[in-house]
Amino acid sequence: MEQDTLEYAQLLDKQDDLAAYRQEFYLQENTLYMDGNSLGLLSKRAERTLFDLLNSWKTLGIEGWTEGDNPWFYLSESVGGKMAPLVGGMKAEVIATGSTTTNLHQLVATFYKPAGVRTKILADKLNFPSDIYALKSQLAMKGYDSDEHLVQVTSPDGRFLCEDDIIAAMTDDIALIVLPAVLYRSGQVLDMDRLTRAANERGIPIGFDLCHSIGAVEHALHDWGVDFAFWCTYKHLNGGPGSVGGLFVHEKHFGTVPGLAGWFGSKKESQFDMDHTMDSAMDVSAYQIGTPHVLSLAPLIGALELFGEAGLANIRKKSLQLTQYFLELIKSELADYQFTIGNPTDATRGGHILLEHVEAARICKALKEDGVIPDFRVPNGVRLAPIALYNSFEDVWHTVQKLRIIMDEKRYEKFENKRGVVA
Ligand SMILES: Cc1ncc(COP(=O)(O)O)c(C=O)c1O
Ligand SMILES: Nc1ccccc1C(=O)C[C@H](N)C(=O)O
Repeated sequence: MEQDTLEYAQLLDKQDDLAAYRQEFYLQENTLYMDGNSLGLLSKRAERTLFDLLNSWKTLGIEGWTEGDNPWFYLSESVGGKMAPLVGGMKAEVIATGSTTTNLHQLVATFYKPAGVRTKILADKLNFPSDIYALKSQLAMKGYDSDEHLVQVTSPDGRFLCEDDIIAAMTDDIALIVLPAVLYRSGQVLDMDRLTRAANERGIPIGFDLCHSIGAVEHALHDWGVDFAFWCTYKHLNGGPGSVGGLFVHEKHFGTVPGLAGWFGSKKESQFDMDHTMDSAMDVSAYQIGTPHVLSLAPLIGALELFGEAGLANIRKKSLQLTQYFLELIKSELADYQFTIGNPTDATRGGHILLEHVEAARICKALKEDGVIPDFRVPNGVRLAPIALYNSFEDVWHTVQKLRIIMDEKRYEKFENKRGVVA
C-alpha cells in the first residue's frame, strides 16, 4: 500500500496500541488539534477530578484540607508523586507547585550562590524568554549586570544547540547552569545526561526547564544527577490553562535552605505551630511557598492517571512514529512549497514539528480557518504537535492534505502575515 494514502494512515491507526485513549479526551468535531504542546486538551478524567474537587469544597468546607478522597493539604505532594515517574525522580524529589517561571525563581534563589570568581549564570540563546527574564532579574537582585554575568550559548544555525559548545562554556566563573530539555521552537532534545555529567564534574549546579519534554519524552533526572528541574503541566500533561507547575530537587540537596521561604515549605506536622522560626520540610516540599492553587491542581489528578496507564515509554514510541510519519508526508506532499523543516529529523526531536516558511503567520491563519490548530512562533515557524494520547495517524494525514491545498491554492494570501495577540 502506498504510504501517502488515507488507507495507509488508517492501517497505522489500527496497529496503534494507544488508539483507545483518544476516547478519553474532548476533541471538537471538524477540528484537527495539533497544539497539545501549547495547551493540551481536556480529558474526561481531568474534568471528573476537577468536579470532584469542587464537590469536596461544597460538602466539606475547611475540612477538605484533611478529609475527602484527595485532602488538599497533601495534594501538592501526591500530584508530585504521580509526576515523579515522568521525570525519573523519586516521589520525595517531585512536587506540584507554582508555575514554570516562579519555580525557576525559587530554584535560582536557592542554588545560585555566587562566590569568588564563580559569579555567572550559563544559559542559551534559544530558551523561552520567560526563563531569561527570570535569570536576568535574579542577577540584578544580587547586584550583577546581566550583560556580563549571563552567558548565553549561541546556536550555530538559530535552531539547534550543540552540547560541545555548552560544555565548553562551563568555565570556572560559572556558578549555575539553566537549560531547556526540549527547545520550544525547534523541539531539539538536549542530551541532559551528558550535560549533567559535565556540570557535575565541574561542581556547577545544573537545572533543566522541562516544559516541552514532560509527558513527551523520558527522563532519568535522579540517576543522571540533575540538581533541579521545573516545568508546566498545561502542555503535554493536559492539566488545563494555568494548571499548577512542577519542581524537582535531587535528594542530594535535601536540607538546602529555600531561597524564597513560605509556610507551605514547612514540615506538615509543625506548619500550624505558627512559630516564627521556620521548620523546613526535609524533602522537595521545602521549596513550596504559599497555599497551593488547589482548583488548578485538581484536573492533574485525572490527567496523570492516563500517563500511569498508557506508560510514558509507549507514549514516546507513538509520538516518534507520529512525527516520523508527519515528516515523510511533508517530504512527499509539500516539497514544492518552500518549507524548511526546523526540527531534528532524528530521534533527538521532541514531540513537535517545526515548519519554517516566510508566510508562516498567515499559513497558520489559513490552517485555523480550515479546522487545523497549529501555533505560530516568531519569526517564521508553524508548530504542529501530534499528541500520542489523542491524535491519530489519520489526523496527521488530513493535516498535511489541508496544508497542501492551502499552499497550492495560496489560500493564506487573504490574511495578513502578522501574528495574533496570543500567537
Ligand atoms: C520552555 C518554557 N519555559 C517557560 C515558560 C513559561 O511558563 P509559565 O508561563 O507557566 O511560567 C514556557 C511556556 O509558557 C515554556 O515553554
Ligand atoms: N502559557 C501560555 C499561555 C498562552 C499561550 C501560550 C502559552 C504557552 O505556554 C506557550 C509555550 N510556552 C510555547 O512554547 O510557546
